[in-house]
Amino acid sequence: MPAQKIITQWGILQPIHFVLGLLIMLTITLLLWQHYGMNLSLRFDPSNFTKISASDDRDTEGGKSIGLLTYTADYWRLDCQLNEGHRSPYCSIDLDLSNGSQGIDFSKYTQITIHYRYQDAREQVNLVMINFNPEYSVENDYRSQKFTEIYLPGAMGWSTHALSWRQFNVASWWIADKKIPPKWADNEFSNIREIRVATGLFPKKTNHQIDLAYIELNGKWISNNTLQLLLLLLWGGSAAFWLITELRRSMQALQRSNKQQQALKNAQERLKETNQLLTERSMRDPLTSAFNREGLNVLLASEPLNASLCIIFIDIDHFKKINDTHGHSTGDQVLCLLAQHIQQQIRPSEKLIRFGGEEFILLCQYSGLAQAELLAEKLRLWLFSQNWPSEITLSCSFGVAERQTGESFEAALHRADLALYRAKAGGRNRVEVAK
Ligand SMILES: Nc1nc2c(ncn2[C@@H]2O[C@H](COP(=O)(O)OP(=O)(O)OP(=O)(O)O)[C@@H](O)[C@H]2O)c(=O)[nH]1
Repeated sequence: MPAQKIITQWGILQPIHFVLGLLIMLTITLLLWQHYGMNLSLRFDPSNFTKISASDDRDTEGGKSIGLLTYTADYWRLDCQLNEGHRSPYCSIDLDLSNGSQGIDFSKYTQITIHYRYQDAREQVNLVMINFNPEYSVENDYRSQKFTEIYLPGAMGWSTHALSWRQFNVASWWIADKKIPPKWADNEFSNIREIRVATGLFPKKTNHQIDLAYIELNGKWISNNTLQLLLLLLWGGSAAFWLITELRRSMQALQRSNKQQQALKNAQERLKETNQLLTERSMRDPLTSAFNREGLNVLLASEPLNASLCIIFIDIDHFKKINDTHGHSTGDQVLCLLAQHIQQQIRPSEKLIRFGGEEFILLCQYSGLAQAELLAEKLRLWLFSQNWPSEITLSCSFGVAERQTGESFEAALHRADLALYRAKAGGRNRVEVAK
């Protein structure tokens, strides 16, 4: 595969893929490391440990047994003569682990291995962990410490036992003697001050010999449970972090999208308004603001065909003379004012259209000419009574027509125009109604 193509394919990977890959690799590495490495060990043998002694049952309860400890480079040897006297005669090898009042925390180790030799297969070796806990132990009272033990078989040759803490039991004599409540009657290895390797219960003979080569503790820096918890936290934490990041990213994207949508909506609104304004302007006469012919067409197009409609044609009398006498701009002013005066007098439903130079049309949705004629008359009087620039006396003539059923607008307009013509011919400043 060409290098370029491989690079392009890597490009589809996102940071989450790399993080996921890293987490998987970290998890596998930790699991393998914990399984094959992370070893924690502590060994007691004649080459590295000297705080060791023999003890026996003398000095307590009339004991007469005699224990003697010697050692070689490879092992410690306990020679023991068990004599009648103590209720349970014994000799032991004692490994003193205390450092001041502090012992060793054995609970971080998962396994204890003992390598020993007992010259008689019928006997048992008693391996005891002695734990100090101020909850039930008192300084200078040796037997107030917790005795947790296991009995191992004697063997003619060397034998090795690898033991877990679950195989140990708290000595029943200790619970009974010290009246220990159940909550303290469980195995405990957090502060071991002494390991004792002793002769077993019910010995069969008098002379015994126990050789102890070593005791070794093994464990892991990180226990299985701790590692599982650690991995759970690592994965859980990463997942939570990823979820929060994704959530925040989605929310930001949503906010951005909302903003863009809002901006688009605003732009659309503005465009619509501009469009409306332009349409409105294109329908209006710039001088008088009345509708123009384009506006008239739009108004008629939106009008139902058979709706009743009256047309009032309005024409200024002798407007040419006003222009000629007072100038074109005064004429413009008059046109403007005229439109304003008419707009003041009509309803919103009545529409004023500048039809040509000084000609205006008023569209009214009346049925019946009488009402339209009334309006035309009212307007005539109103306009005639207004003050005009340059003290002009201004009058208008009106032609009124009602669109008949089936009649076109143009035909009705023509009739209104004829009526207007009659008003002009009849002396101006008057209203004429189309026949
Ligand atoms: N100032 C101005 N004058 C205009 C405008 N449009 C048309 N006119 C003038 O309006 C006048 C119309 O004159 P005529 O058609 O003879 O009508 P009239 O003088 O009003 O006479 P009658 O209608 O018969 O009473 C012309 O002089 C046009 O130049 C405009 O926009 N502004």
